[in-house]
Amino acid sequence: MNTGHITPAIVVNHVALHFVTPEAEIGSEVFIDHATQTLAQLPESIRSAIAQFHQEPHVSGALLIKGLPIGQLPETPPTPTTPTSKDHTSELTLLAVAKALGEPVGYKPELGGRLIQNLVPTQANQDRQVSTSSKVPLMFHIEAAFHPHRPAYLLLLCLKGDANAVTTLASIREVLPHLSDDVKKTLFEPRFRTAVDESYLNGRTNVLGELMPVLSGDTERPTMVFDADLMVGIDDEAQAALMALSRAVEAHHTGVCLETGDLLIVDNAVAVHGRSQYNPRFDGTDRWLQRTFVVDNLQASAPDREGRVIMTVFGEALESHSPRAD
Ligand SMILES: O=C(O)CCC(=O)C(=O)O
Ligand SMILES: [Fe+2]
Repeated sequence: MNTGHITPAIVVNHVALHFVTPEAEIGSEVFIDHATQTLAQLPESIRSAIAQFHQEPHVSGALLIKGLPIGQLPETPPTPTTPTSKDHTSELTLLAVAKALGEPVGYKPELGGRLIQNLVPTQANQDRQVSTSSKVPLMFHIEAAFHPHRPAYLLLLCLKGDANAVTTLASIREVLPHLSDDVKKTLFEPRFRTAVDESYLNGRTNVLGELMPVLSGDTERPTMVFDADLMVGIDDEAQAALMALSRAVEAHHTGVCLETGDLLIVDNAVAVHGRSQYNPRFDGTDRWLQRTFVVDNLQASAPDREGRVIMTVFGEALESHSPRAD
């Protein structure tokens, strides 16, 4: 999609790759070790593009790798957890690239902590702000803004595309020069709070998280934590700065219509992402992505982690001893 804005760096794989998939379970260390070795089968041009992005993210905050192996595909499942008969080529592809960037992890509330998550449109979630929606645009967000162990990278591998579904992206590198000095100054101050994504609450009550800045680090090349749906400024000035950022993101975003074999890597500290609305058919031919999250290292989340699954609980339990009217 040509919006005149900075688009992701793109590399194309032209080599026919045939991965041997291990018998091991997808999240197991045996499978992950196998994925690490599989990386060596990718052409040098692809491996060096990933290594370069890892060292210094592209100004867009995203790298698009085209032409990766995804294996044989059955019908798109009706929900992310419906078992499918697919082979494990795409999982190997995703985890191979994930291991080149850091450590793949799952989050317990996100489909039970699965390392690889199917993203498919569901009938139940058509209108909601969740990855399984379709009839509404998914607002700009970084992944898990409220989470102390939020991912460093988000990887989206397209198994089946939809010509109308555009993954939207906006980089703080492109947006920053369009913000006034006052807005920038405010965004660097801890005057913002982020609510918890619904999918993490499991019946508990939402609470706003700790005070945090939206922008951090180098004033010319900051990192960003932003969620257009879940974040609020704690005073009028902070709220106005957040709105100014939101407008700048809208005005300077680009989009990628993911196609079969495309792997989009998003640096979660540089770019926000979202998705356009589209019309699924719910007939087995719908859009199907697989997603994995990558953290820089496993040490930081150790107290909250079981294996590769980050367990942090959010929200407040509902009062169990509320007075009864009897
Ligand atoms: O469906 C997409 O293109 C993006 C979905 C999304 O925001 C996500 O998976 O985190
Ligand atoms: Fe997302």
